[in-house]
Amino acid sequence: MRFVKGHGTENDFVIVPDPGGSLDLTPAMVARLCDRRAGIGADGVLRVVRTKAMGDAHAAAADDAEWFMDYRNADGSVAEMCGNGVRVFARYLVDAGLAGPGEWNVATRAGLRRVSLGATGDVSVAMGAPVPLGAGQAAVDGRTYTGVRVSMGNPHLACPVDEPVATLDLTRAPSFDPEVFPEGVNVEFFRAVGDRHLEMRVYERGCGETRSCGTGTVATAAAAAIDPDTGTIPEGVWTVDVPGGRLTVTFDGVTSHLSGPAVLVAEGDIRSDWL
Ligand SMILES: N[C@@H](CCC[C@H](N)C(=O)O)C(=O)O
Repeated sequence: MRFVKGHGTENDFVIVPDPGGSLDLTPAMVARLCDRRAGIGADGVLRVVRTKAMGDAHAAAADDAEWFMDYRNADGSVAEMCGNGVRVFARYLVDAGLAGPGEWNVATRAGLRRVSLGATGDVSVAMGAPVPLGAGQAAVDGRTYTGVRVSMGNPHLACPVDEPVATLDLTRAPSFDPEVFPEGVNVEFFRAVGDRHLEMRVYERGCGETRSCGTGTVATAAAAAIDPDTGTIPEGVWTVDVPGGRLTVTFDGVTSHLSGPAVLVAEGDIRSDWL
């Protein structure tokens, strides 16, 4: 089985081409691929499938998107969306000659996402309008943080902090009320470092701390930007620094755009007798 390894601001993925949808990718296989010592190592797996091969559940999307991003977290769990993943997915399709540079849709479990990219360089994606859902809380290291719950198709809690984010101990999972977050939650911690400029760290559902999270970056910028009087997100461009680099989020009053690097670093064969 072929694979490609890639990352977006060091949020890294094993890309598995499966155009015909014949691969039965089990949670155990995903966890083995993502194992950083015994496997290839990654925050998640991107299975590259033709949308029409995804079956009835995604048949409607096949008219609008040739390719479906089947995203899995490192622990084998399925997630609805991955913002860095969809950018790396698009870079892979262009690199492999399966799509041309330009603008086109990728189908995901959270719906269509429109990517925009050249033959090389950064990749942008229209992420949809963030959906603020009110306040929520998570606890880390005995301290409770209050933030904004935001849906980006997947669940987030974006918490403002006063201290530099580098000082937080994210070696253990934040705790949260499962009645508030029945599907689990990705928890972001952010601090303003300039005008529309944030630093952020994230503890991802199904992965642990990662060096970047695209959906989390947009959720964080939305939490910082939201007008408390109207609950709306004003137009504007935000810079978000994560441990793995820098991402740009643009709110245009209709949708949000996430832009940044998407890099392919290696490719090879996975031994079937191992997997
Ligand atoms: N790193 C991703 C998000 C991946 C999914 C997340 N862990 C979840 O379970 O919702 C991104 O770049 O958005």
